[in-house]
Amino acid sequence: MTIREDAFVIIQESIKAVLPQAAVIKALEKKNFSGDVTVVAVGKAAWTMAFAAKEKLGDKVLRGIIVTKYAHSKGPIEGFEIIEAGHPVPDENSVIGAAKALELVKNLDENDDVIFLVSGGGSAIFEKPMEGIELEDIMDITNQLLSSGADIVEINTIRKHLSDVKGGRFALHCKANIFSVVLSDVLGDRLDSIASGPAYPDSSTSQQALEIVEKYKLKVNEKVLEALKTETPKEINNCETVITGSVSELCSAASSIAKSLGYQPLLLTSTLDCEAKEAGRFMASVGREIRSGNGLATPIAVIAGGETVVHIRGKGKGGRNQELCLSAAIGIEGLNDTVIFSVGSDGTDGPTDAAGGIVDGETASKIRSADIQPEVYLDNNDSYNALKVSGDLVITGSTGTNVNDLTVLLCK
Ligand SMILES: O=C(O)[C@H](O)CO
Repeated sequence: MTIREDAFVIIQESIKAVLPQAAVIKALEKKNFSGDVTVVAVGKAAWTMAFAAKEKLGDKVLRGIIVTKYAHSKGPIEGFEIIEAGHPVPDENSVIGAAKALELVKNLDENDDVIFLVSGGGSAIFEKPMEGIELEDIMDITNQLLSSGADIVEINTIRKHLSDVKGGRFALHCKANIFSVVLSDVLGDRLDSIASGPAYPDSSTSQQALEIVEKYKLKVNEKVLEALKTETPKEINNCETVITGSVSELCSAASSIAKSLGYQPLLLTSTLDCEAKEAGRFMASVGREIRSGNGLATPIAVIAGGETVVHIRGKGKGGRNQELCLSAAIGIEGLNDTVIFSVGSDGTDGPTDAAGGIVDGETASKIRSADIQPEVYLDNNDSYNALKVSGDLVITGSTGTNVNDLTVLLCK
């Protein structure tokens, strides 16, 4: 197999290893639901998680709702209503989805059980603005945050203070017992940040929210400022939470698959969270060291998992994984038998149809031969269009899971 073929096997098989079905079923097996249950599934992996719950509990599922991203539903599931909504910026459907979920649980009491299936993406997909706040306010501040370089904990601190279903508030609307099964796409598995913790006590404070506004010079109106000053719930008594999967599992899967393909796996980190293009430069520099013969012995797979950030300065199209790859392509230009890929496990990287990219020693020169300077495209945050020219986008479609990103350097 070629080194690129190896890379694609690692991508496919690692993502397969973190599909949430088996983990959801295992989590539900540990619970004994005496009566019927209501299922609310929210996030990019909502459909897959709901499907697993239905498979496990069958007719015990009285009713359910799935609120997921556009094009993330894989078809009807008996008893479930499915709403697809905006991501990474919420839209009208995010509000409709949350309203329907609240309607579903409204009349339940402490004798009832709700299974709440939570995955990343939920912050945008599932929304009920706080009283006095308009959806447009949330859309505007989300856009500002997404291009500011703020990390997900900071972004969600703001989101939680403006929403009536985030930061534990969904649980406050529901009087039933909530069993929450959470697929983590947040480094360190911070439960109050994953999908903005709709059913988890919030550890962020108004003070922090105001500091984030200051730090990133966000433009906010009076009403938003007022809402940010209101504290989120710090105690939730009707919810039990379990985590089913995270980026660590994605990295371990990548390690074992790389090993089975003959590479010595080296797991560098599962908490990569720096600027995407710096991560790309770093991975490229490791590749150059290995190729110089002074570094680690080959074949080797250097693995990093996490979620990088991008300070958007340009007007191009891309995502953090593609930006990492374009930067890496410049760094490994001319090297043989060296490949770097970076993909989002959910199959979407930024507002593009790509999961990420895969680059090698020829990528940068292929881009240059189309009269495009990769450095200029990188500065314009236009990694999508540069990698499209070299044929180095990775397109998987929605994968059914969401546990952050996988970056791997392969040297054969
Ligand atoms: O939805 C979100 O907030 C992010 O994906 C993190 O979970």
